Amino acid sequence: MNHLQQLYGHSLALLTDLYQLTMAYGYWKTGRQDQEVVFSLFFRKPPYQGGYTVSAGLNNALELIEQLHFTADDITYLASITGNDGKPLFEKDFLDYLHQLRFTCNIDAIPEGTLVFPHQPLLRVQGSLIQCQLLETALLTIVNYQTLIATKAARVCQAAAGDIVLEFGLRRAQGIDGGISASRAAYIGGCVGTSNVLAGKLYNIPVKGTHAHSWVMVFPEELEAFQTYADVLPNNCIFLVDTYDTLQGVQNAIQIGIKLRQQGHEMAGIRLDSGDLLSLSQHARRLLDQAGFPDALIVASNDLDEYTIQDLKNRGAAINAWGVGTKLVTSYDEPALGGVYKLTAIKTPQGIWDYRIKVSEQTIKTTNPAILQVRRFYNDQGFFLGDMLYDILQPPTQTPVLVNINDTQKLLKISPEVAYEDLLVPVMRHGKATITDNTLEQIRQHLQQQLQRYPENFKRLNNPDSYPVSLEGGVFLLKEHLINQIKQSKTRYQM
Ligand SMILES: Nc1ncnc2c1ncn2[C@@H]1O[C@H](COP(=O)(O)OP(=O)(O)OP(=O)(O)O)[C@@H](O)[C@H]1O
Ligand SMILES: O=P(O)(O)OC[C@H]1O[C@H](OP(=O)(O)OP(=O)(O)O)[C@H](O)[C@@H]1O
Ligand SMILES: O=C(O)c1cccnc1
Repeated sequence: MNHLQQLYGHSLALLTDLYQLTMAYGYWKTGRQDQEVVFSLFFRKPPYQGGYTVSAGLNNALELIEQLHFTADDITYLASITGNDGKPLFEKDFLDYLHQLRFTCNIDAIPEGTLVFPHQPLLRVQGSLIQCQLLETALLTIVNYQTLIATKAARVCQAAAGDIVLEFGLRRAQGIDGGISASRAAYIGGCVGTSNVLAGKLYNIPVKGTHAHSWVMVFPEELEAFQTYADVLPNNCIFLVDTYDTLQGVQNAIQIGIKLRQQGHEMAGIRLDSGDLLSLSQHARRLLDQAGFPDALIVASNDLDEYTIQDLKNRGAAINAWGVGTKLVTSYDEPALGGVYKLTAIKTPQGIWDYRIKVSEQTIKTTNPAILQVRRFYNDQGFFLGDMLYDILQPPTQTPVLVNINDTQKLLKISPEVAYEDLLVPVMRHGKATITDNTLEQIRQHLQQQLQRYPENFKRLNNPDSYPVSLEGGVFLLKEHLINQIKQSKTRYQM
């Protein structure tokens, strides 16, 4: 059972938009439900104007699909929905059909923890029209949010440059699942632990923490608060020192640290949660070092994000661990990833794939047709060179011509000796997940390996260079052809 089902004890088949069900009814009613189709899930713009995006959420999505079915209770609810004439929207035979429905799609996808870029299919779902359509909303809600938060976490960890980053966001998250999914995604992105105990249990994420201001405020004196905490939890002492006077707080922590040491324990550190974190951390470090606590951690928190952390580190802050909450789990500066799910191919009754595009006045919104795979090219040192989208039914030649997606004047010819890898792999067959090597630990490691192979000029947090993503020449021509066909039929209609 996935974590949402565990939390709500409820089928998730209705975790969708009504229009998916009305379209599904339409497909069924007109005999189209079993037509074979391909949908692609992709986004058009990287979050934070950043140079990379980290894919996340796939395994939760697969768990959801494996369990997906409409329970008797769901069907009773659907039977109660009425149209604008007050009559039921769905007929009984359709609801019986939904009750029997089991999901048998095939999915190829880019594994979690991979660096991904605009226009690339993160998931390619192939199966009957009705099933593929019914999956849209749930897939987007899971993948969009976790991809956004994993990306934010990777940026925060990049700024922290090897320091410990802890995710403290649950209390400020957008609701219960916002908090739990964020902890999972933040762990994928590189955080070493979370304060969220339920996420720790569900996903086996290390749980970590200090104490709150309330602990200090309960006692008449800060020293007594620290002493009592040390008596109760001598192996978990990170003292929050800023309730009254931060530097006095550090002195109090040191006093208790000395006593703890006499009893055979070691104070783990202190936490700063307000004031000028630069000067306070430097001052605190001097006091701790002089008192014989060079290994005591200085943890900082207080509305941190990648920019504040980078700034503090550049200016020499003596902070070794960063507690990051609100701005991470709410993705404060960019609250949503605009991932979409579009039909790219439909099989004719003759068994031939008919490729489809959605055109738009905004060129960037015109979709890419075909059954797409992403090929990533590497240079001799194993660094990413660029990515190419190609049609799996028209595989590229040995020397493919690439057309840059953002600038179609930019052509590139790839020679046969360039190393490459195809990113989408089979992750579900006939409704059963087939992906292996996908524990959260493996996903985290995969991301770190990806980041090591991703050149610095694309990776920097501010104004990164744009990583080249291209269409294989054949897909580019197909797209032009389909756009022209649509333009011509529009002109005919206007005449
Ligand atoms: N030296 C520094 N350089 C850059 N940013 C800092 C520095 N010191 C603190 N900050 C950040 O500046 C912001 C300070 O916020 P704010 O003024 O609300 O906090 P405060 O007054 O210190 O504490 P409180 O949260 O109790 O109000 C926080 O986001 C903090 O992380
Ligand atoms: O600032 P964030 O990045 O969101 O990190 C989480 C915040 O939550 C806590 O504050 P809160 O005032 O809620 O409780 P406290 O008494 O423990 O400080 C903690 O002290 C951090 O400041
Ligand atoms: O353990 C902590 O220090 C903590 C936990 C949640 C939020 N802020 C801080």
